[in-house]
Amino acid sequence: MLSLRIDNLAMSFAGLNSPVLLVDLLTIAAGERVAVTGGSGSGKSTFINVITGLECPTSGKVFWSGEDIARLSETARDRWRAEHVGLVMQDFHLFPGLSAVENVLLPARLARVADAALIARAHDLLASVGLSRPDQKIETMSRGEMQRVAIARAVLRKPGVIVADEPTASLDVEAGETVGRLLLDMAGETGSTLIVVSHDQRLIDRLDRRITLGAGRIVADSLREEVAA
Ligand SMILES: Nc1ncnc2c1ncn2[C@@H]1O[C@H](COP(=O)(O)OP(=O)(O)OP(=O)(O)O)[C@@H](O)[C@H]1O
Repeated sequence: MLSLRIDNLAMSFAGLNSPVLLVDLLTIAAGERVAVTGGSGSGKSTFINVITGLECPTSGKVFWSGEDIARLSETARDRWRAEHVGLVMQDFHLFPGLSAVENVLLPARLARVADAALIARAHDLLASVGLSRPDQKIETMSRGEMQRVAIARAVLRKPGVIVADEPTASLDVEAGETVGRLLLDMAGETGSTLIVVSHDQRLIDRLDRRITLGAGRIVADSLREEVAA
């Protein structure tokens, strides 16, 4: 379980007058379940990219349980992410031609950590997300089933944090409901901190805290409102 602390963070791009993300201070406790919302262009994807180390901020610090990932080299950040972050994206990022279980195991195989115990866990996880055919080719699965495979893959190595970017956006209501419930169940099972970018009110309502971005700034934080109340 990992905690997050962001200090004096700015993300700028050449040709733009002001940073697309500017966060003076943000803390997320280990095990907290947080929704990140905001309009189009408010900085949600940039926020996800920076906290997962997919992008390096222009300035500032991103501490995960005390370790500033912004100071790591790109290779070290990639290694850190593979070990500590379970990513669930809107468009799944699964590999056609591979089966469900091969997709779940692929990152672990690339990291050379897929031992017998992890292979057994991959099968158990697919069963627990309600998929009974681990050898089914990914391209033959429904979108809801694909997202369930992506969740199993994200939690395989019991990551300190699960980060999901619009995980229910391309699903119908019923599949979205299932995926939302599974994300919460799995985060509970692995004891992971959970950060979910979403517009899905049903999913947002199930989380502990809501952070709203506007023009790259935090414009509302339900935790601060509670503290202020
Ligand atoms: N590489 C880049 N170069 C220049 N501008 C960028 C770059 N990446 C993002 N931006 C700008 O930063 C702002 C925030 O983008 P971001 O993708 O984080 O928003 P978002 O909230 O995820 O939007 P959406 O919900 O539409 O996906 C936008 O104005 C975008 O144009």
